Amino acid sequence: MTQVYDRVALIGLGLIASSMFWAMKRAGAAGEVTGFARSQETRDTARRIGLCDRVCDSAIEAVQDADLVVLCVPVGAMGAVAEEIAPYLKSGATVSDVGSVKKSVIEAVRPHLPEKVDFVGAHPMAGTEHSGPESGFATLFDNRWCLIVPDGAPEDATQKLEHFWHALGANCERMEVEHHDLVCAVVSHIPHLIAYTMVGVADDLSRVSDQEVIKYSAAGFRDFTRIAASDPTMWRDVFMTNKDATLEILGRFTEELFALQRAIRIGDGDELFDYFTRTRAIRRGIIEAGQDTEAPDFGRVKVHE
Ligand SMILES: NC(=O)c1ccc[n+]([C@@H]2O[C@H](COP(=O)([O-])OP(=O)(O)OC[C@H]3O[C@@H](n4cnc5c(N)ncnc54)[C@H](O)[C@@H]3O)[C@@H](O)[C@H]2O)c1
Ligand SMILES: O=C(O)C(=O)C[C@]1(C(=O)O)C=C[C@@H](O)C=C1
Repeated sequence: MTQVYDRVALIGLGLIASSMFWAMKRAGAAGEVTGFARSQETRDTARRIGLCDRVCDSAIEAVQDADLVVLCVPVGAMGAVAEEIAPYLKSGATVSDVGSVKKSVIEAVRPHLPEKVDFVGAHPMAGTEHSGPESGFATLFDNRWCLIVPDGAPEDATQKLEHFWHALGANCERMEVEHHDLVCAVVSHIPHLIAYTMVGVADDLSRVSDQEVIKYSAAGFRDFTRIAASDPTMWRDVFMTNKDATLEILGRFTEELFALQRAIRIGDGDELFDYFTRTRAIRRGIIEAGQDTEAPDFGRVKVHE
């Protein structure tokens, strides 16, 4: 048992918060865990399934005396939650988050926090297409990366948060804010947009019926539909708040797509073969690095000229 914080407060009780709670219980990482969710229905569900030691009826009540407060709401809601809880935070507390985007969260949260409260951003690179309090499980973060974005936060608060995520099963890697948002645009945000688009195309195509799509979809398309079933609020907020990086990567993606489209049109099989050979090497590299269920090595991800 590794108790890292005496009291932890989780704000927003969905997939990530519930997984954190079960992982905290497994590791004994926190003394008491309080929780708050906006809707009465979610709070009732949390109470029924024993999610959190104490489910509170307000965020203000949940954060009182907490040593660590983790914002587990969609990225577009982080600023308003921070503003609401700020006056009630314990002096010396750490506020963190699990948002998929960092620059906008830091800009939205930090201005509200009192001087004696540190903000250390975190982003577990683990999830599923499910959401809500009943979707979490203790092993979600095992051997997955948790990206830590201190952005000037004190070293002791940062190390303590890393220790906490280690106890929850994750491996930590520190990252600069803007690099984080670019890397996530490459490995997570644009892949989701592509999946949403492909499933939308299949849905729109009147010459192929929905029944046929469901009946004949094999592994590739099934993976797209899994990803495209992810929470619409969460993903709307990701694209609304990581505009620059996602537009940059989307621009690169459409350039490459047009090049492949041209190769198909002019019958340039060599171009396609070479391209597919290069991309296969990336997949093999991930497997050789023992990371077939994890994200690629973030240090190596960069946008080529
Ligand atoms: N789902 C993933 O794969 C994944 C992975 C890593 C990080 N994240 C990030 O984690 C955060 C939470 O995602 P999730 O998958 O747990 O979502 P979720 O939809 O399962 O849960 C979000 C919870 O926040 C609550 N909520 C929404 N607005 C709120 C508000 N203003 N005040 C209080 N509660 C509010 C919702 O009712 C819900 O209970 C998001 O910022 C997301 O970007 C998600
Ligand atoms: O595994 C999945 O279903 C996920 O979408 C998880 C995933 C990802 O893209 O890898 C989604 C969003 C996050 O911010 C981090 C992880």
